[in-house]
Amino acid sequence: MWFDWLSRSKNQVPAAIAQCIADFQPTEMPLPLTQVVQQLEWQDKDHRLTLTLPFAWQSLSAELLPRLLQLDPKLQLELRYQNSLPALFKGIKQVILVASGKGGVGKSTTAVNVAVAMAQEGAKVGLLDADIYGPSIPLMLGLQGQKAESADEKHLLPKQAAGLAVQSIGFLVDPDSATVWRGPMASQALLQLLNETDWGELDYLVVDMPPGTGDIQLTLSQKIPLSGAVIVTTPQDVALADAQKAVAMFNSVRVPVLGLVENMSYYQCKSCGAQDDVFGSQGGLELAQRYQLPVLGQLPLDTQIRQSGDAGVPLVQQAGSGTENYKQIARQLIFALYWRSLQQAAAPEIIFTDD
Ligand SMILES: Nc1ncnc2c1ncn2[C@@H]1O[C@H](COP(=O)(O)OP(=O)(O)OP(=O)(O)O)[C@@H](O)[C@H]1O
Repeated sequence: MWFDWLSRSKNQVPAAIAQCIADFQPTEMPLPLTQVVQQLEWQDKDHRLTLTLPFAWQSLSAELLPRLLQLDPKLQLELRYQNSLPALFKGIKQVILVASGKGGVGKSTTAVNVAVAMAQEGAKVGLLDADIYGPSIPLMLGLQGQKAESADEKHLLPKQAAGLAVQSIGFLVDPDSATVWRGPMASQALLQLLNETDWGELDYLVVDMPPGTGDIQLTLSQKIPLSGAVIVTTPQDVALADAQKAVAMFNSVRVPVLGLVENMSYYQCKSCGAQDDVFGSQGGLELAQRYQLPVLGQLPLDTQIRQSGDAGVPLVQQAGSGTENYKQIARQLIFALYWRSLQQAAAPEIIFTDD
């Protein structure tokens, strides 16, 4: 392993620095760094260390650089990424659904903030608002009232906001008329929106799904090439029962559930710090345990989260302690998607013959 690791190094990396990287286990990442880094490059002249990674992961610098600076105070760390995964369709490499069994649990809020946090890691990220019965992404990204545009009368241009390429059913139809669409019509409109948007090259497309487990969810899960789904729930029993249905639905159509986000998990009193489990406690954890799913995060019931959504500036773009939760969820998702892509690459190919 050690020899394999050094063979990826261009120019001789000083031994102490190579050892420090080899010993380093980043938080949240299930693999050691030596199994992730594709190439190391060392430039003696300006003490520059360049690591090439298979996915965007700029926040690694905050964890790794302080250790390296102890060995060489002049060291400069550069992180590059080279995502060599093939595109799933068009120029999009990974498609992730954000779903919930029940409405109003904070699915869109989670989708927006996690997508922005992924873009902050340096990835190219798109966000598709497929929540046909209540498209809220335009409001949450300050794009309310904007209409769909096309450069060639054939393809739709995504809007750019918060570092994301954004498309929403809300740019095409009056939100009031969308609510009366029936299942097949709604599914068709969403597939068209996905296919006819000129997304460009994307590492990740995050899809904010409509709530529930009906026709639309089933059709989209079957017709979009998917990398996985994230289920958002609140901890009370009614929401959990619906979240369980969503997990079962994705299992039945063989869409991997990448994890669960428990939203509005607790309320923390600003003056005394006491924690109140407004909607019950541990429900999301128990559901995750039952289905052996990771809990990607537990988010508090927080006025700032609601205010930032209403103001059209996602919380992760603002400074403050609340943003770290979303950043952690984004990193765990990026790692889980990479891990799955490794497993898929290693899985034996099954070839059917006529014999
Ligand atoms: N953790 C939170 N703390 C406080 N408010 C929140 C939190 N998460 C979401 N909200 C607020 O709750 C409301 C519903 O959130 P959101 O629209 O994200 O839910 P949803 O599950 O996507 O709903 P829908 O079923 O309409 O698609 C919004 O006003 C949002 O700002």
